[in-house]
Order: sequence, then C-alpha cells, then structure tokens
Amino acid sequence: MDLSLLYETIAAIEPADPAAVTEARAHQDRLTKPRGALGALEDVAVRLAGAAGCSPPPMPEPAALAIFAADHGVHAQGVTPWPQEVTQQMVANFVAGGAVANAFAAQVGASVTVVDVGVAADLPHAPGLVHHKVAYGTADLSAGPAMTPEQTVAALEAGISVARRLVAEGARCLITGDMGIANTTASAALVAAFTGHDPAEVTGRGTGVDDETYARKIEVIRRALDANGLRPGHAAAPLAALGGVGGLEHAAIAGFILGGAAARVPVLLDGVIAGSAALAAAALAPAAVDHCVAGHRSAEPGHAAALEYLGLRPLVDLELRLGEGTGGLLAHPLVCAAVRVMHDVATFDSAGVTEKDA
Ligand SMILES: Cc1cc2ncn([C@H]3O[C@H](COP(=O)(O)O)[C@@H](O)[C@H]3O)c2cc1C
Ligand SMILES: O=C(O)c1cccnc1
Repeated sequence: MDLSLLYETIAAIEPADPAAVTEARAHQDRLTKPRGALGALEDVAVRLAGAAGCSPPPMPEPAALAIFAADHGVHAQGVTPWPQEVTQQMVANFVAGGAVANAFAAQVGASVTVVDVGVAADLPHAPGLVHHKVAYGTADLSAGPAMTPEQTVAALEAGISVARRLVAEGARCLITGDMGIANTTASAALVAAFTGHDPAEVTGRGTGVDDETYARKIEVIRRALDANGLRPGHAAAPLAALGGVGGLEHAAIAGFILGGAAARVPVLLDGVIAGSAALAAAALAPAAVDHCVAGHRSAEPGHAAALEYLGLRPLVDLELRLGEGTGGLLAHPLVCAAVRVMHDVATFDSAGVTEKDA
C-alpha cells in the first residue's frame, strides 16, 4: 500500500500562523466600525488570515465545489427509504446541471466538479465528471469493515488529488459536497466513533426516515461500532475508524480537506457528511481544522456534535438537510464579505474618523 501522497500531504499542513492572527485582529480593530461589530464575521476573517499565514488573507475566490459520490453496503439494512440507484441518477443530474447544488453554485459563482469515488455502477464519461472509482460501493459496515485499508487510503488520496487539481486550476476556496444514498448512517457512525457520543444522540433522520427505520438505523450503527471494535468514548485510530464505518465519499472528503489545508486554501464545509469526514481529517492532521470553515449547521444532530468537537462555529442555520455542498455554497458569500472587509474598509486614521474616548 503506497501511503506517500497521504503522508506527504499531512506533513505539509501548517497550523494557523499566530502572527497573522494577531495582525488580523489588530487590523479589525483599526477599521471604521466599533470593535467586534461584525461579530462572527470578524472571527472568520481572522481565521482565514491565520490559515493563509498573512493579513489580510487572500480573497477566497474563485470557489470550487467538489461533489464526491459513492454507494454504501449498509443500504441493504434498510436505513433509508431511497433506492441505491438514486446515487448514480443524481450524479447524472449534477453533470447535467439540474440539482440544487448546481443552482446554488450558479448563484454564488462556484464551479462544480463531480467525482465518482465509489458509485455502484459504471458511469459514462461526461464533462465535469472525474473518475476516481475505488470500489463499487462499500461493504456493509454493520457486519465488519466497510472498506479495506487499501480502499480507505485510495479514497483519501483521490480527495487529495482533486483538491490539488482544483487549486492548480486557480480555486482559492474549496467547498465539500457529497452524494451517496445511506450516507447519513455512515456519518452518524463516524461521529459516534470519533466524538464518543452514543449513536442515539448523533443519529438523524437523513432523507426523512419513519420512526421504525430510525430505530433500526440506530441499532445498525450500534452493531457497526461493535463489529469494528470501535467503542464510543475511546479515541479511535483514524484510519481504522474511517475504513471501518465510513464511506468512500467520507474518505475522499477527508482527503480533500487535507489537500486544501496543505495548499493553504480554505475549505468550506457542508453538512453532516463533511462534518464527520472532517473528524477523520482532524484525527489524521489536527492542524487541518485551522483551514476549515463550517458553512452551516444541518438538521442532523450528528453534525452539531461534530462541529462542537472540532471547535467550529457554523455560519448559517437554515435547517437544511440535503448535502451535495448546498450549505457550504450558501455560506461562501459570507466568507468573501468577511475577507473583503479586511481589504476594502478604511481605518480610523485613513478616513479621519474620530475614535471613541479611551
Ligand atoms: C433525490 C435526492 C437528492 C439528494 N441530494 C443529496 N442527498 C442526500 O441524501 C442522502 C443521504 O440520506 P440517507 O442517509 O437518508 O439516504 C445522500 O445522498 C445525501 O447527499 C439526496 C438524497 C436524495 C433522495
Ligand atoms: O446534513 C446533511 O448534509 C444531510 C442531511 C440529510 C441528508 N443528506 C445530507
């Protein structure tokens, strides 16, 4: 198993630069507004300065959304009302420009790249579709490891490659997206494994499962943790946890985060699938979190748990529960506005505005 791209990427990730953070904070305080008046947006700008290692940080545009698509063996356990072929049908929809993610991407001016890391069918070549198929879906995580170690690393490295390519093509903000029927089950299992929460606390209704399916979903996640020797509350070995109960798109998104962090390009996270993948990325490289911004908080309870564990504050809460990158896309104009303030707004000195009495 060749781990060189993964290890090289992890080794390249720098934590936030404290000098840039201090400088950005001081700059915010010189701008013509009362101190702290931009609330959480000031924190975002300071965060991006730390991540970039300079103040003001570069504008986080153009933005590139990557939608990682894959299928899940756990689908056979009846954890979602949707048939598995919806994954491949939605991939075709993304490529044709017809999904919600395409509409939001058009609205905020982000490019869309769709990546097949593990769809359970051969997909025809199409513009905007990248082929990185690692497997035709995962194995059933409730019966044992969802992925082999080789598959886990290959999917991580697929995500790293996509991040590298988008950055090389000019992207200055990476946005995570996912498509994979049943992937909220794998997400909740990852959140339980990494944060130590009980599955009942972090399992949500995904695409809208009924009470009976919801109870089964929690039971399936309990069995999955058990079958993979993952005990909630015990720090999970990152690759074993990711490969044990994650999906190919989770591993790819974790790699995408690492790839962005290594290139010092900020990664705007979407919902629970991204949040659970970020837990794996953070376990592999803690400094990667410094390069992440939580776009939104989704309705899935596991998402809030993941963000809290990572110390990330979501920018918007619109009760979205879709995935695809939709919540990350919606937050992009806010992140741009936060950084533009640092570039464009006059200081008390430059504008001749009198400061308040000391
Ligand atoms: C038409 C359709 C479009 C979607 N776009 C994102 N998802 C989202 O829902 C799925 C996860 O929910 P669960 O775990 O309950 O299956 C993922 O594919 C996710 O991307 C969709 C789901 C459907 C049905
Ligand atoms: O939190 C999410 O992003 C989400 C929720 C439900 C279904 N798919 C994604």
